[in-house]
Amino acid sequence: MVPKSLLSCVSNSLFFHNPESRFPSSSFNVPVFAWFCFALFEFDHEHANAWTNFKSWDSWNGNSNKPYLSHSLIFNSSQFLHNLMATATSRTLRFPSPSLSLSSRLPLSSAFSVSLRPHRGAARPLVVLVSAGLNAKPTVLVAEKLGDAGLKLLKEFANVDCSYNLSTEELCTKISLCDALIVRSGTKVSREVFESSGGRLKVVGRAGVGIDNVDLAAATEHGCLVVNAPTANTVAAAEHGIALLAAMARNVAQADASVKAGKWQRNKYVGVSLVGKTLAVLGFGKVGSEVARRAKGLGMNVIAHDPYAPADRARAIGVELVSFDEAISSADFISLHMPLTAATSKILNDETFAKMKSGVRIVNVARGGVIDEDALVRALDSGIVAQAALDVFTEEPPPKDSKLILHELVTATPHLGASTTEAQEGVAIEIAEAVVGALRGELAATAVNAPMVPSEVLSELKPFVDLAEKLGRLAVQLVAGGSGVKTVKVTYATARAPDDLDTRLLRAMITKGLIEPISSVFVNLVNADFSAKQRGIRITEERILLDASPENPLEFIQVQIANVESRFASAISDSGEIKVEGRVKDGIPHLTKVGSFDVDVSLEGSIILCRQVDQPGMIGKVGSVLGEENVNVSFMSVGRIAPRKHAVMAIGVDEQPCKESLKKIGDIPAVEELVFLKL
Ligand SMILES: NC(=O)c1ccc[n+]([C@@H]2O[C@H](COP(=O)([O-])OP(=O)(O)OC[C@H]3O[C@@H](n4cnc5c(N)ncnc54)[C@H](O)[C@@H]3O)[C@@H](O)[C@H]2O)c1
Ligand SMILES: O=C(O)[C@H](O)COP(=O)(O)O
Repeated sequence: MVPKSLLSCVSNSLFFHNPESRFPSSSFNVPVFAWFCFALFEFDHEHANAWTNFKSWDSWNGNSNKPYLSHSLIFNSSQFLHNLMATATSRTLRFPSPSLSLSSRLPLSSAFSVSLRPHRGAARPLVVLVSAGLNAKPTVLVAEKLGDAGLKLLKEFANVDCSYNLSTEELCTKISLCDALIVRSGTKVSREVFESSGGRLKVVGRAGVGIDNVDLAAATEHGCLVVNAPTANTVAAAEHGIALLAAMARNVAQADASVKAGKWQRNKYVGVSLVGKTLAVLGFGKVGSEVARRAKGLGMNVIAHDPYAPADRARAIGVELVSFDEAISSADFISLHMPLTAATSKILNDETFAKMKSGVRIVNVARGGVIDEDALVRALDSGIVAQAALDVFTEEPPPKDSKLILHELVTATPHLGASTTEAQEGVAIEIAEAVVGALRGELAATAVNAPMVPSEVLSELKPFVDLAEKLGRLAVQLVAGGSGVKTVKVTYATARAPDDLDTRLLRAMITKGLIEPISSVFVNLVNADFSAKQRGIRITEERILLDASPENPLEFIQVQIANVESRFASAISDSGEIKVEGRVKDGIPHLTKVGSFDVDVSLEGSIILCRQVDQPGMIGKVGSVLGEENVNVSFMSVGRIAPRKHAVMAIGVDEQPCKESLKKIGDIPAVEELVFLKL
């Protein structure tokens, strides 16, 4: 560990964590910074997966008009620091002689982050932030107010930074230091946020239902899991819907304002009754069905439209599911409860208002964007819509001069649907548990952009998940040059029926194994399919149905890569593909086939595969070369076609042999080819 005193001394002297700080350029102490970089470099030089973005450095030229630089860099390797020093040097920053070193190592589990913040018009950065995580705790940024119970849960597991009302720029700067972000509906989690995170952001928690403020495609592309809290605010939203319905029908808000203004207008505020009226619920999900249940209790006739809702659920509470046109044309009241999607955007518009009964009343506690707000103003003015009660708006907060908000027939609340004490505590707990679980690597039940795999399925598949990733890793390392992988076939041999074996997780792990050794991309369940597609890798899956006991989920997994050359010709099967096959034995993944050769080695450590002419003494010869170099052999297995013919020897090694040792093995006369594979 780098002594904390060193870090604090360095940070006290030149690293500032306050984004509001502005320092004269002379306070940027280059030699000390360089020394610190070098010290980090010394400790981290084994780690090669640098994430760099040198575009950011160009901002040093002072072209940015922004008060702070928009970019943060996150890295976890010396390569970055090396580049950083090289770049800085090339930009005439002088570094002292790199003679200083420290005798301990930085904790590599944590990331380092460098943010450059040039002053408006400055020629070079005034403040450089370097923060080194000295403990393994993840950092969670809570960007909107969250209930105390949720914060308490988060704080038991993570460093929690509650920073509200951040500008996009501030969020983008902060995010590179965070492993998780929690928001409500008021924060736009845009592509820029994911890009600025530099890969550190692992989970976005939406403390509520609607995820229309999170760029899901960008999250997925960046391998960032998005989880929400879908249940805890349902009742609150439904109650608010009913509150708005009743308040609108009886002019409560307008009458209240009038009384407070000293007036007594009993004739002006005559309302309409709810009993016996038809309410059309659009979107019969959690909130919609709770609204329907309550409206039935008020004596209303409730119909609903939802293309995906099961009719029996509606029937169970006495609601008839009807078409969209029937719903809107027969309703006295319409209550909106669908998500904002491309299909629902402006679903109420001039055309659909024209189909409604004259004098219809509309409640919206879903999302402002499902109504064309200009069309609603027109419909209110023309009398098609008698009144509207709105909790949500296209733009929040809406412009002060919004015709809709100021309309006397509109009752408005500032997105209060989920805002009850009870709902906020519930949502906070729900999201904190989901985020902590996700940071622990558990599959979240409320994941929005990843397949949900129940925990019992996960624990059953665990050894096969390891096997899948390792087979992917082995297969891609067998490809000559490692690249050019386009066609991959995965075969699962199983006695389970297709609907009893979820292979999405296995496919994702094979993809991870295939991609990670040949790129700097981090692949997980979230971005596996995207990453494969982006690289033009087509993965097809096939099942061999075995007549065996279905107790064991899988007998073996086979990975084949077609249309490539191999670094190890023996890995090519009779049908011309690179082929590796593995099984789980006693809970441990084993490699059981390479090309057409049967082998049997546990997939731990690394492997040397070597093809030889089968003859006595080979194991001893290879073993002694490795022994000379003090490389520990964990196992050996020989698979041969026939005695004294070709054989493939698989040797498991705990350490990586040096090139010379591998060459010595290759020079043994009977050895025809060999390859070293890292797991
Ligand atoms: N105002 C608030 O504070 C507040 C609080 C909670 C929820 N919400 C919003 O309310 C909405 C519903 O939340 P929920 O928890 O009930 O979600 P949900 O997913 O349980 O229900 C949404 C329903 O809409 C249906 N749907 C989808 N497309 C549709 C379409 N084209 N036409 C009709 N129905 C369609 C779905 O099938 C689903 O049944 C969301 O937009 C959510 O963001 C707002
Ligand atoms: O989608 C939701 O859960 C609601 O709109 C609540 O949003 P909020 O968390 O911003 O109150």
